Amino acid sequence: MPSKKALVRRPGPRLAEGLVTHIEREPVDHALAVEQWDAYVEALRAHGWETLEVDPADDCPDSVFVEDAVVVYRNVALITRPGAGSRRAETAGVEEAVARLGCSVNWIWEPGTLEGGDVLKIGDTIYVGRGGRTNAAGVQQLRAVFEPLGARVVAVPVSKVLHLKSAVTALPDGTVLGHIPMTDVPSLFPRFLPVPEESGAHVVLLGGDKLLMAASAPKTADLLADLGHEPVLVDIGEFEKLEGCVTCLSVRLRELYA
Ligand SMILES: NC(=O)NCCC[C@H](N)C(=O)O
Repeated sequence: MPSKKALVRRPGPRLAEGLVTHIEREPVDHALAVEQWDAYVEALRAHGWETLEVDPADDCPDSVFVEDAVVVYRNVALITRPGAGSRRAETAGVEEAVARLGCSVNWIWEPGTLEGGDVLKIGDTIYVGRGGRTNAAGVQQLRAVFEPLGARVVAVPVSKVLHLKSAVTALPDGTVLGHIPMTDVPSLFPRFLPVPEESGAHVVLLGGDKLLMAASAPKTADLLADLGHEPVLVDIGEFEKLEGCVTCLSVRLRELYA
């Protein structure tokens, strides 16, 4: 049976020092962030996900954004080499966690850089954002690891947001959701649904019709509910101040057979 395991990583004490690139820095309320993280993890659990905590990386302010440290396709994990130097030390703990789960492990090597937020998987198509954190060598290395396994890797320019998945994610039927002002080339996606809010472009597929979404995207939640989906809203406001989205707070492992 396909797995429903999700890696998460508890926010560290230096969370408020996390990087901001495309937005103004705002103070982060650490206690509230921890409450929001607990509720996010609970929402995953309530929908049948077994959550596994990666060991903390307390010196790394952005370690809670665990998705950026690894890309998993089938049983193969690709440990990233974040484009942000301050995030490189995050990967060791994530590597241990995926190895413990029985994944075979590959790595992005210098001069490559790649962050998991730049990788959107839709079936066997893997879109990879070439932007501020992922370079051409990172794209080539991702292709070299996953194409022999049957994936088709499609590189997409990203200039307006931090990562590809800050601009677009996908519904269970493969339709890509995006906020047009943040999406460089919407026509690269075969089925594209524009959404009215930037954070409305971020959905985590919980299973069935359920979509985990940020509470900051109520109009998009209404639009998707009207199309027969079931949005489950969580407030991740403290993480949004650090350019985080619902997608980046976990790594969902759907294709591990264990
Ligand atoms: N995949 C993601 O959307 N990650 C968010 C990372 C936010 C963090 N403050 C960063 O700039 O790296």
